[in-house]
Amino acid sequence: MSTLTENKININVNDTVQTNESQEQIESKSSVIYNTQNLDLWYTKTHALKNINLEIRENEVTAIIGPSGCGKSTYIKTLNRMVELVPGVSTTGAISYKGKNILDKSIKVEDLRTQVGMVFQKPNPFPKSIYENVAYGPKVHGIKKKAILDEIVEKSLRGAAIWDEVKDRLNQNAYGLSGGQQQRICIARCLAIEPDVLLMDEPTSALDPISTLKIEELIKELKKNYTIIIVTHNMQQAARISDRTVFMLNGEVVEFSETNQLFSNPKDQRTEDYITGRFG
Ligand SMILES: Nc1ncnc2c1ncn2[C@@H]1O[C@H](COP(=O)(O)OP(=O)(O)OP(=O)(O)O)[C@@H](O)[C@H]1O
Repeated sequence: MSTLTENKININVNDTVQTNESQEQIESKSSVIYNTQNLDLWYTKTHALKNINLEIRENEVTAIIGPSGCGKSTYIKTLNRMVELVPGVSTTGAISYKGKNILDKSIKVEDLRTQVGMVFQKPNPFPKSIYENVAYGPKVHGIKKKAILDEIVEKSLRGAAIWDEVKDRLNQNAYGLSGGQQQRICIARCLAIEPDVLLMDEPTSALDPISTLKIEELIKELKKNYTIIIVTHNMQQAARISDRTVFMLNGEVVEFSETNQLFSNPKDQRTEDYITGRFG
């Protein structure tokens, strides 16, 4: 196995999450929130996910990396059942979330999505004011009192590290903000419904480096209170912000390890080839 210093893509393992705790200490502290077992998914005839088995832990950042078309977005969209919106999708296997199989049709998708928020590649605020964007979810859930909504809006905007930038213009249209600010408004919109999990599908790929850095800092802060699963094409980003990394290829999980381990000492030759830029 070659060393990473020779490689085209130079991942600085010093960028990975540093901790003084041993792996066993970390594992004993955080419990499994999602347990995916023998998951297969087809888009009509395209076999997009193949026998996925993954345990995702609470209050960690889990990054999903892999080349285009390997199934990253499909997998993350199974975790809030958004993938079902595509006609012709079928699945086998199970995804247990807090002990319940969410693929079971008796699970109400609306309930699941109040616990599992999602942020997309392209910031997608509503064409409404900053305030209304964040208050929207709580209003749908029946909160009407202005004082309570005000409190939720402030708390969510603070949580998304954008309060100071927008507090004096809450009634302005969110479209008037920069892309990076819009993405943080979308994160605030998720936080307003008090989820446990944030799914992020390439949340910084449309952003400039400074906005990307702000979102990465935010993710590190948010993991104190949320479980975060992030799809990223940017391996340096996975190395910087995640605790564990999943490497996918052709619909399969090739390797799932602690991030430091995956980037410094990959177990599978295909992982090494990918992280060293030999393909993808
Ligand atoms: N709506 C869809 N209908 C049919 N096939 C789809 C659909 N979405 C994805 N696929 C197929 O499923 C496979 C996995 O796609 P997916 O978008 O999950 O990959 P990805 O790793 O997220 O790719 P990228 O990095 O390019 O976003 C691909 O073969 C893709 O063509």
